[in-house]
Amino acid sequence: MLIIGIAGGTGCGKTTVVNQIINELPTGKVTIISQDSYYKDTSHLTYEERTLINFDHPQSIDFDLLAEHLAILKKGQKIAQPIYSFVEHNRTSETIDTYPNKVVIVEGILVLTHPKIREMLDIKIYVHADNDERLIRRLKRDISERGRDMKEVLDRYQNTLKPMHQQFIEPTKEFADIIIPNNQYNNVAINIMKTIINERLN
Ligand SMILES: Nc1ncnc2c1ncn2[C@@H]1O[C@H](COP(=O)(O)OP(=O)(O)O)[C@@H](O)[C@H]1O
Ligand SMILES: Nc1ccn([C@@H]2O[C@H](COP(=O)(O)O)[C@@H](O)[C@H]2O)c(=O)n1
Repeated sequence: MLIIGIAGGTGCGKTTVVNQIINELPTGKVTIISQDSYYKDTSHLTYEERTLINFDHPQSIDFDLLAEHLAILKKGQKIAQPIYSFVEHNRTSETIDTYPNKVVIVEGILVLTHPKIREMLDIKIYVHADNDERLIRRLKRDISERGRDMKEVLDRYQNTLKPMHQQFIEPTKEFADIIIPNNQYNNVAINIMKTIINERLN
């Protein structure tokens, strides 16, 4: 099993890169794990309390469960991947059965911050886009897809996104085997990734 980790700041294009990599493959050929699925269960908090969580700090992620799930997939068994709601700021009560494959991709802002997860990754990728570009993308995406308004995104950017990016995310670039520049769509990098993955699948 080849486990590829894809990190990078919010809005850099991780999800888009993953979709570009797998879009020509038959469905289910590559296992996709999103770090967002592993936000800690915060059902004991009210909605108001959940809005105050720092979602860009490594402590917001249940890395133990993520590591356990990767280990189970490595053993060839399926996992029940949690499903996260950005609108509720919480895990839903649903999970999705996720099956092992020859290639597994784990993507998320913080996946390279955790030593145990890094150890489990065969290829570590960091997707880079400039801060202003990421903020513009995040604003547009969170308003259209995640039920946010401009004030929410900008307040969160100033209070947590920017400082957490500088403290925890950007420094993980040094752990990356490959850095993908993604201010523009980077078809060359996508094709290189596709070649690596196809070699494993064939
Ligand atoms: N290279 C790119 N150029 C322009 N827009 C992009 C690019 N990559 C992604 N986007 C857009 O930016 C937004 C955030 O991308 P996404 O893949 O969700 O980022 P991430 O998963 O890193 O937070 C999406 O609306 C996506 O369509
Ligand atoms: N309830 C939540 C949980 C997380 N976020 C933000 O999501 C970002 C990570 O996801 P990307 O797809 O952008 O990589 C992270 O920056 C969190 O601030 C949120 O807004 N609400």
